[in-house]
Parts: sequence; structure tokens; C-alpha cells
Amino acid sequence: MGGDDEHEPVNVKEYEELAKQALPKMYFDYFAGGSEDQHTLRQNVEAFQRITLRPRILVDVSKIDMSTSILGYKTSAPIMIAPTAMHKLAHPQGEVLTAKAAAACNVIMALSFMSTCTIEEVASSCNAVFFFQLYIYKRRDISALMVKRAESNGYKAILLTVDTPKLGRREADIKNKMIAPQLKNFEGLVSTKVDDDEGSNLEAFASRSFDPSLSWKDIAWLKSITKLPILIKGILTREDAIKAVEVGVEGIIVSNHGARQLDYVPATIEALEEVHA
Ligand SMILES: Cc1cc2nc3c(=O)[nH]c(=O)nc-3n(C[C@H](O)[C@H](O)[C@H](O)COP(=O)(O)O)c2cc1C
Ligand SMILES: CCCCCCC(=O)C(=O)O
Repeated sequence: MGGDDEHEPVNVKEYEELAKQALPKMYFDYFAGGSEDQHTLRQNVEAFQRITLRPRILVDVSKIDMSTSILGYKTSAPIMIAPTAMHKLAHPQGEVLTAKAAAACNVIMALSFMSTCTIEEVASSCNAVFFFQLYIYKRRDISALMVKRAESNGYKAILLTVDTPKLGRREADIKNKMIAPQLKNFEGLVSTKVDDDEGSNLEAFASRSFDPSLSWKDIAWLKSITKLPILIKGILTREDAIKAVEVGVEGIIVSNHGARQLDYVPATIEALEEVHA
């Protein structure tokens, strides 16, 4: 170590600090923030701090293989890149660069429905395995079209996010009057750029577009338009995990959406304990 190495970030917290320095406040706050009092945002970290490791000794660790598979697709570790919106707000190459990182690490990447690079650009950028995250718009035709595009571009699964009938109340975005750019995937279909002087334009866009009537019956509709396996993302209770199995989806993702949706829900790792019990 020496010279510039000392300034290289070595953990997520240090990357976060660099991002804070590099990004416009509006974008940093969008990426880093949670909803309302951000109680669950803090809990997401603190709950992990309550869990400690129980290391066993004198085990040969000269060769370590953490690889496993998700829906039959190999991954070098039980880690998947979660769908996160609008990477170009943080880097000009956006999701294409994230995809290349996924390929380099041999992990699966889930592309957000609200990506800034198109479904096609990401698919053709490298040979990573991609899943596609879906929001259901009031205009079902748009959501159905995105599913078709994902399917014909080789995405391997649909992650249906179910915790966003309404966007979480993100107070930083309200204060910053957070603006969504026009997203290329939706060009000619819907304007994602809302010009509203009041509060978060993301929230305004979401309440105009996302379908708050989404319910269990819509899983049958989704199944009717795709042959891809479906994972339900945003489950926090054992009851809903059982229901998801009953409606016949291929998997669930236990998640509180990074504490960006409902505040005062359990930390994701605690919900996982309940669901797994
Ligand atoms: C900046 C940001 C944008 C996000 N955008 C989306 C999104 O477009 N779709 C989605 O389903 N989840 C989105 N999420 C939630 C993540 O997929 C994920 O649920 C969250 O980071 C917490 O990880 P966990 O679910 O593994 O606990 C976003 C999270 C962040 C931090
Ligand atoms: C542009 C509309 C809102 C995008 C929401 C993306 C998301 O899920 C998030 O957590 O942010």
C-alpha cells in the first residue's frame, strides 16, 4: 500500500461517501434514502449487526466454492444484483456497466423496469444472465410489451415487484423535487418526465402510472402473457409466502425494498427469519 492506494475505497460505506461527494444532492438522496422517518432503513443495517458468525476451526479452506444456482442458472455466489432504477443518474454508461460487472463476477443481474438503458442495450452488452423486474402499470399493454421485449431478448425470469402500489413517501425526494428523466424503454409510449412544481415528480409519475389495484388475481394474467418463470418480489410475511406458493409462482424474494416503501416494517433479514421458519 502507498500513494493513491490509501484513497481507494475498501468497503461499501466508503463508496457511499465518494458517491455523496460526486453526485448532485438530488440524485444521491434518491439512491441512499428511505421512506418517511427512515426507521426501517436504519433497522435494515442494525438487524444484521445483531447476527453474528459462529466460525468452526481447523477446516480446510484452501479451496472455497460459494457457487450455487438460481432457477437453474449458475451463479458464483448466492448473490444477485437487485433491480435498481436509473443507473445513468450515477454513471453515463448506466445499467450496461452494471451488467458488465455482473458478467465479470458471474452473478445474475435483475434489470429494473425503470432502467435508463434499454432492455435491448443491456441484453446485448455482455453475456451475463439477466432477469427482468416488472412493475404493472395501469396501462397493462405497456407492462405486457416490456415482458415480451425481455422474453425476446433472452431474459430468463420475471421479478414482479408487489410492494409499490404507491411509491413510498420519500421525504428527501419531496424536498428536492426529484425529477425522473425520460426513460428510453418507454419512448413513444408514456412520458416518465413529469413537470410538477409540487414535491417529488417520481411520486407524481408513479401515482399516475402504477396500478394500485394490483392483487393476487393478476398473477394469473401475468402467467397468461409469459412462459418465463415468475418471482414475486416484496414479500415480508409467512402468510404471503404461502399464498405465493399456492398461486404457483416459481419463487419469492423476501424484501422491504431497501426501506423505500412502507416505513416501520421489519428489517428484511428479520422477515426472512419469519418466512423461513
Ligand atoms: C436507488 C434504488 C432504486 C431501486 N429501484 C428499484 C426498482 O426499480 N424496482 C424494484 O423492484 N426495486 C428497486 N429497488 C429495491 C431493490 O431492488 C432492493 O429491494 C433493495 O435495494 C434492498 O435489497 P433487498 O431487497 O435485497 O433487501 C431500488 C433500490 C434502490 C436503493
Ligand atoms: C420513475 C418512477 C419511480 C421509480 C421507482 C423505482 C423504485 O422502485 C425505487 O425504489 O426508487
